[in-house]
Amino acid sequence: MSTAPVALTTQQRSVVLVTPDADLRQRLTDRLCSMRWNVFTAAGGAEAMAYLSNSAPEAMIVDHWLPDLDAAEFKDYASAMCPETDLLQMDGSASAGCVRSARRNELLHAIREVHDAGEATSVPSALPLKFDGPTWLQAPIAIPPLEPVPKVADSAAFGLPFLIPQNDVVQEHRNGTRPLSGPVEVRMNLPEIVGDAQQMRELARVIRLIAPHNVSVLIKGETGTGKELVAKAVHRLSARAGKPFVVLNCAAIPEHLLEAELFGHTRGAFTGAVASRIGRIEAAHGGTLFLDEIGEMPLPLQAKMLRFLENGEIQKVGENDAVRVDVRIVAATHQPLEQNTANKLFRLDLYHRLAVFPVDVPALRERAEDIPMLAEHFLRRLGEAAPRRSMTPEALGALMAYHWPGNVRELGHVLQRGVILCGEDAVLPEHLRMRDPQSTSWLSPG
Ligand SMILES: Nc1ncnc2c1ncn2[C@@H]1O[C@H](COP(=O)(O)OP(=O)(O)OP(=O)(O)O)[C@@H](O)[C@H]1O
Repeated sequence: MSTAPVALTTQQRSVVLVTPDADLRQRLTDRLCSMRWNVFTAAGGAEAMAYLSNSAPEAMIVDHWLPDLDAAEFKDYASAMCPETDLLQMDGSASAGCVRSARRNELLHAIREVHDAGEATSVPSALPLKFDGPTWLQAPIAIPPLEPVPKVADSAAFGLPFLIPQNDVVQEHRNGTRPLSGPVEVRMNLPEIVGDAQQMRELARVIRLIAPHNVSVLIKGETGTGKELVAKAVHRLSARAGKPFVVLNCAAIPEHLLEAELFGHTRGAFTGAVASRIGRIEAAHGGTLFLDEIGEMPLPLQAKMLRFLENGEIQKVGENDAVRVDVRIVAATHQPLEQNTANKLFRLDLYHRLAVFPVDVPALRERAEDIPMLAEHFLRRLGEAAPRRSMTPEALGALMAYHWPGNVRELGHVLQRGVILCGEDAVLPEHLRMRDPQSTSWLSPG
């Protein structure tokens, strides 16, 4: 499966404001709105990237420090994603090589006014307003008073060796330019991943943080928990969003064909290879390859995969020359891969290479509080094709009481059956048929 690049039209009078400083964000937003700008605010780079994957603003104002991404790296991503967007730094200077919005002066006025209004209470800054326009902009920008820097929530819960700038970066701000103030409000939910349980909010936060980094991700979780949705979200929130998202389920392809499927093959490379074909890795060039059920990959192929991850080169089956490809690997497994490495079923070196960022997706029974929201989501979706059905509290109670071995996928199927069985009524407990995984019979709470 691949995603065609999307050409976005630049939205006039829309500006994205990216700063972790809640107070500055609010003041600048108020000013820009009063000047008839549509303002989208983001507390960090990942949140802004999510917005940019669907919209191209006329301009963007970016702080010189972001809590989740290196600001310079973020600006590179942003200009690659939205080449028609005028990129301004918070000090009023423009990023090198960016287009110039016809209304850049309006934005600079707003920055300056907010600066002036905040000056009385602020600490003078060494940060100059570099701008090749009117001289009134050649003053230092307002600096909010120094406040304790909010600590980004502990990532150790997810076992992630995050590259989150913390104390050392804070120190740099204390010594140098503008300090942080106000809470870091990174919006948590992702539209495609339904769930508001604490684990899901944490999952969404982790996805936003890791997506922009060009590293491999290993998604772990039981079947039907939404691992593919997570992989898609990582892709969508990355700078690769406009490039292909290719899926390969390692368990779905016979072992002897998997290598050719991954790396491609030349004509006549093996019986049945009537024409040369590119593999999924090459098809994902520039984008992301999602390797589902990576635990099923045979050991000899694991060695080849490792080589690709190390040197970025692939060799088609039957071909001597290697070609370079630029692909981000996101893998998923429901198996205990770490355990499998101990049993020599999975290569330890490949495991470490893939699990730069391990992400755990919780089972549905561990977050039963999300079941009403998910049920609502599925009933709404099912209602797009047929009249929408409601559900009685008793039916919802039955859903809450079940242990969901097939997780969210199973919930979707149970509701699909329920909607069919209930005819024109509301879904009742007797319409809910859960499958007993230990037998071939159906469980019905009714
Ligand atoms: N949080 C969620 N919100 C909405 N839909 C979800 C969620 N989690 C899973 N789903 C839906 O459940 C189904 C299964 O999800 P998905 O294929 O991503 O699971 P998976 O973990 O990759 O499963 P498997 O391990 O069997 O491949 C899909 O239809 C998906 O849209």
